[in-house]
Amino acid sequence: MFTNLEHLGLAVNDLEAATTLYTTLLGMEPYKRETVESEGVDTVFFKVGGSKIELLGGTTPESAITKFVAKKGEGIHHVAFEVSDIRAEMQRLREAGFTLLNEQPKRGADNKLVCFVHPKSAHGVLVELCQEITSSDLEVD
Ligand SMILES: CC[C@@H](C(=O)O)C(=O)SCCNC(=O)CCNC(=O)[C@H](O)C(C)(C)COP(=O)(O)OP(=O)(O)OC[C@H]1O[C@@H](n2cnc3c(N)ncnc32)[C@H](O)[C@@H]1OP(=O)(O)O
Ligand SMILES: [Co+2]
Repeated sequence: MFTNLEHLGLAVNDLEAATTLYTTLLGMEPYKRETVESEGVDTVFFKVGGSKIELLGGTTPESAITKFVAKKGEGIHHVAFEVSDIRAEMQRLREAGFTLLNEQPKRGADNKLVCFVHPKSAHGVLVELCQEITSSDLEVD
């Protein structure tokens, strides 16, 4: 089940400048910064009500964020939903014909397992599914 709009991922060119600006815009400090090497990103998180803003800066030329900013410019990169059972939702979406970008859930930022749905199968929007990591997920890559 989809339970919440977990975060909006914003791709930015200069993460420090964007963090300063969003701190002013939202009137709050970020609650977390995290590097996710497997995705080639640095992240900065703000909590807004029951949801979050995830600022993303690319750290490698191969990073999805580096490529996105070079091709499309800065802006909304993905929409992330909290789900109660990520494996069940991945199976449901596969059966419904969506193209998933990972076969198994993988580790994202902020203690989540994540999976991405290709923007070509979601009307041009990159969709991320997120589920909180629990002790039973510790063996996941
Ligand atoms: C921090 C961890 C995690 C979290 O916990 O929250 C994250 O959020 S990590 C975020 C970064 N990681 C990812 O985005 C992983 C999933 N993305 C991908 O696998 C790729 O980016 C992609 C979506 C498969 C695209 O890669 P690729 O095919 O190599 O790039 P192209 O530039 O050739 O794009 C092909 C096609 O798709 C369009 N596109 C690309 N990105 C997006 C996007 N974010 N939203 C909408 N459309 C997108 C791109 O414009 C191309 O379209 P055409 O030109 O029409 O072919
Ligand atoms: Co994200």
